[in-house]
Amino acid sequence: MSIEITGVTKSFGDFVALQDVDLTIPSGGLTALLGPSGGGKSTLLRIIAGLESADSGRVVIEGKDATGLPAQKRNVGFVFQHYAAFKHMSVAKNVAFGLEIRKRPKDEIQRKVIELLELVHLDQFAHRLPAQLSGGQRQRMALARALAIEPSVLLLDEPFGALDAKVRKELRDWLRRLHDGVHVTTVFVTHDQEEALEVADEIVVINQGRIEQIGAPDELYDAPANDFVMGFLGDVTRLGGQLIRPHDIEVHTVPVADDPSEVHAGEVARLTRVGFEVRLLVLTVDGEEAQVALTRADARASGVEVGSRVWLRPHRGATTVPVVRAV
Ligand SMILES: Nc1ncnc2c1ncn2[C@@H]1O[C@H](COP(=O)(O)OP(=O)(O)OP(=O)(O)O)[C@@H](O)[C@H]1O
Repeated sequence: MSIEITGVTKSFGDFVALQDVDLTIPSGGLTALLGPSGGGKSTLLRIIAGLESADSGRVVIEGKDATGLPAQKRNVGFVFQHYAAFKHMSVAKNVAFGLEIRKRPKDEIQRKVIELLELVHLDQFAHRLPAQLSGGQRQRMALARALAIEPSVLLLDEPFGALDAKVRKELRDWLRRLHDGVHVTTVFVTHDQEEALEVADEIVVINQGRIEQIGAPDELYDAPANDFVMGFLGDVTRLGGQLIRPHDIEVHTVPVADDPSEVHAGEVARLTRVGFEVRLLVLTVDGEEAQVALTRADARASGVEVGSRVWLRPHRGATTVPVVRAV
């Protein structure tokens, strides 16, 4: 096991940012710390890196107790959202920096830099200055620089957060492929559920300083531990006091003879077409506002329109979770 965190608590003044966190991050995986802003993700990552110290608890990296070690002795690579490159140094020099301060032999540094720039597809930009790169290229340079020291752990704090949606998506795919190639244990912070679902092997959902659930993307999506996790991963709506996903609701235009506790009568208050989807807002007789997502073909076949009487029922096998907290 690569990173073991036990009983980590951290407060800033009287604000508790992390509360008694236990977490084991497996070797060689790509793990996402996912959660809403202010939940404690960055604080946890910084404690793993040694950039912040916990008030109590332990951090073990690759079997070695790192709790009291300074950042530079932990053998971790770190990339932030806004990467501070050395502006006056070429891309190659920036990547070489960590090796030069470690006084590695010149020929080894040169070989390593070429290898890394090839890995991040920046080999033709070796002699440019950071300012002459795009935002996405600069983050790739940051990754090459972090990987140069052969860290046992790579820590990324919203590495693509400042980039536009298209570049973000490209870099996400690219990070996944890079990781499949080098297999360095990687932990990355994101508040973007789609990013976590798409890239990570394992997701740790963090909220208000506590871990809500740990699992593979499919596990979290199909079997959320509670209403918070369900509400954070994908669209949800309420039906019969349960959280359910809008595409997991059946719409009938005649009453369905079924367990009455499962069927909710209502009226279509709004109908919106969004791309291939038709979204309905249904006001139920129980006073709920249920969002339903249908394919365009299903909506057409059912003949629903604004004002239609409808009967809603969860699809067989739909994931539902009781609403405990307001989501
Ligand atoms: N140095 C600090 N001093 C005081 N409060 C801090 C400090 N660092 C973090 N906090 C507080 O601790 C809480 C957790 O912050 P953290 O950055 O870990 O959250 P996060 O989940 O990473 O959120 P975001 O996605 O917004 O960065 C926040 O309420 C933040 O204001």
